[in-house]
Amino acid sequence: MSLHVAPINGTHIHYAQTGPKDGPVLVFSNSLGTDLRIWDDVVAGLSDRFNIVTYDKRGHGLSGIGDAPYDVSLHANDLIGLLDHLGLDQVIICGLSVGGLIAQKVIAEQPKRIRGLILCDTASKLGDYDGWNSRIEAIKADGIEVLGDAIMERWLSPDFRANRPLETAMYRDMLVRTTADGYIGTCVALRDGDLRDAAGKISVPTLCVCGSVDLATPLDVVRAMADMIPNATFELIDGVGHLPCIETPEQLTRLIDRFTKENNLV
Ligand SMILES: O=C(O)CC1=CCC(=O)O1
Repeated sequence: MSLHVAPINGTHIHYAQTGPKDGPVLVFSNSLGTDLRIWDDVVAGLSDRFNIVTYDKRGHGLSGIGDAPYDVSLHANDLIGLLDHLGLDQVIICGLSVGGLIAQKVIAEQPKRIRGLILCDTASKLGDYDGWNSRIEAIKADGIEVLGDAIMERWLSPDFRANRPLETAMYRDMLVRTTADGYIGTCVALRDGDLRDAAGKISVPTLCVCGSVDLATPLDVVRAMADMIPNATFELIDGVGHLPCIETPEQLTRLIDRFTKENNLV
């Protein structure tokens, strides 16, 4: 995959596209503090049949920061702008954590454009106001670095951290190299974002996935979201934390494969 960039809503959005251009479109939207590389192993398992788009939301990876802080609408409008830029009309979105919130906002704004949703380790409202404010204040005072170890405990299972220390260090670097403005900007979007009223209106096939040891969006939170969405199924991935695309990409790939086949999306 080579580097691509698009001018979107006053900043630049870095994206990658792979797979057959006439295949069903599958777009991946990232979690807080990560960039598009977290999807690499999932993309490798699906790119023979899907036209796949990954991107860095503003303030993350190689995308511009723009005017921070953000709200969920702006992140969703960036994704809509990227789809417009690429001329993609009918898409499936797989959103992880805040990426799942963004996906829910996109379908609320443009329901006819979305064929299916995969909502991975996410909710319609993530965390609480005071929790996000504490994180924002800690980063303003001391930088993201001070939270690096604590956030790895939220992202990755104890097994992964014990058995794959080098990769854990690498993902920690991905996190702490995120700009403070971009990271805090998205924390504000998470703090203020609430799509619980919209969940009941989602009418496309939806797969909700959660790692069984996810500390950031625990399984009861993800299951509660699934219960609010009329056409949703819920799948638990055993022994995995907040980022199944990193810990067990083959299992997530299998779930996406089965879901898209069973719902005639591929
Ligand atoms: O950093 C975390 O706590 C995990 C997380 C919450 C929202 C998101 O996108 O990632």
